[in-house]
Amino acid sequence: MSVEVYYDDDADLGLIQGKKVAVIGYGSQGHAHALSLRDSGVDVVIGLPTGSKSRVKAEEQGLRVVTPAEAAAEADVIMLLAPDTVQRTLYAESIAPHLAPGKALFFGHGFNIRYDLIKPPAEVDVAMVAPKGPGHLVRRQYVDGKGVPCLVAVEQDASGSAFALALSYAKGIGGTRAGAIRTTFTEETETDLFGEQAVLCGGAAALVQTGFEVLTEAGYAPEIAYFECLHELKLIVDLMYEGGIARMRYSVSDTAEYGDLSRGPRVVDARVKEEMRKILSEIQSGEFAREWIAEDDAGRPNFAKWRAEGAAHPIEETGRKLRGMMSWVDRPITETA
Ligand SMILES: NC(=O)C1=CN([C@@H]2O[C@H](COP(=O)(O)OP(=O)(O)OC[C@H]3O[C@@H](n4cnc5c(N)ncnc54)[C@H](OP(=O)(O)O)[C@@H]3O)[C@@H](O)[C@H]2O)C=CC1
Ligand SMILES: CC[C@](O)(C(C)=O)C(=O)O
Ligand SMILES: [Mg+2]
Ligand SMILES: [Mg+2]
Repeated sequence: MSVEVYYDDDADLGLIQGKKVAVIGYGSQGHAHALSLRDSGVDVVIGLPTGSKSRVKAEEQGLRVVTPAEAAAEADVIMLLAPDTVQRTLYAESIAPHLAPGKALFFGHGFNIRYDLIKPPAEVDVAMVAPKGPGHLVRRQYVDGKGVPCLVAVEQDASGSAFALALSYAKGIGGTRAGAIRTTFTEETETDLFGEQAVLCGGAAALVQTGFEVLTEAGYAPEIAYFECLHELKLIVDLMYEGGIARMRYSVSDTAEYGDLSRGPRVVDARVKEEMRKILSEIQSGEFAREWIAEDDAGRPNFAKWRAEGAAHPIEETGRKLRGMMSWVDRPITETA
């Protein structure tokens, strides 16, 4: 492998067990990190604003909750798991005043460091432990004795042991059970943004919606279109997940495979690839980050409009009805733990 991968035997859990960890934020990632660290024998405190909706949940799950400033003041390791857009203000107001030599500032995604929105002082360690999966899966895997692979990176090594500490943290959330890959803040941030925009979230959602539109506009039943363009996608992705695209092609019929090989490249053609390159260059230049921060500062007008349009797409109503027939997949959108 061209990357360095670290497993449980390479990580010393004792390092993070010897520190007090403040997990700032208790959402998708925050709850998974905090509960798993606690179950790994780490002293954890949660930092949330007094009015935060997440406070009750963290307290119900047996964790001590204080304000972000109080948590930062008492902790040795401060893990920022508040939304990326909130982090720069949160850092300036509540974290920076409590940083001191010997402390470490950790991130679950490199956005704020990569785009210079947070500039920590030179005497603290700055590292990242970024699970490559949603927080609820991170927690579920940990509870099952497994783990989600994660990326580990060091931006600033003031102590000389920042990487070992980050690896120890990764072990505490189950990451080294599956494997922790060493990377940089730049590589993690740029590839994460590209993946979610062009392929995983943006690309996949647009592909599914467009396929559904083509079938229903041609007069086919929305229910049938839903099965063909959304429901079965999971079955196909599961096969890719288990054994790559080759495994999926082995498992589907020859008719499907011939259609895939001959038609797929017409859907995702040279123009789409060129657009993906453009998206990557907007990420690399910082154009996307500037646009997103400005959108957030302006109260997210486009975000709200596009989110509402997506929620009103006919595929959602069809899906709600059909999932009502499938007890095993009917999960509320906002399910958290
Ligand atoms: N979602 C994921 O699975 C992944 C996320 N990441 C990264 O992890 C980080 C966290 O993302 P995610 O878990 O999705 O976030 P969520 O939106 O799920 O949760 C954010 C949490 O932060 C809290 N919060 C909001 N404002 C503040 C504040 N000012 N101070 C302290 N806490 C605050 C929220 O509380 P409230 O309830 O009050 O809103 C909530 O508990 C981001 O850097 C993200 O890029 C990385 C990999 C995957
Ligand atoms: C794919 C989306 C993600 O990057 C993730 C779960 O890894 C995110 O930012 O939520
Ligand atoms: Mg990601
Ligand atoms: Mg992401």
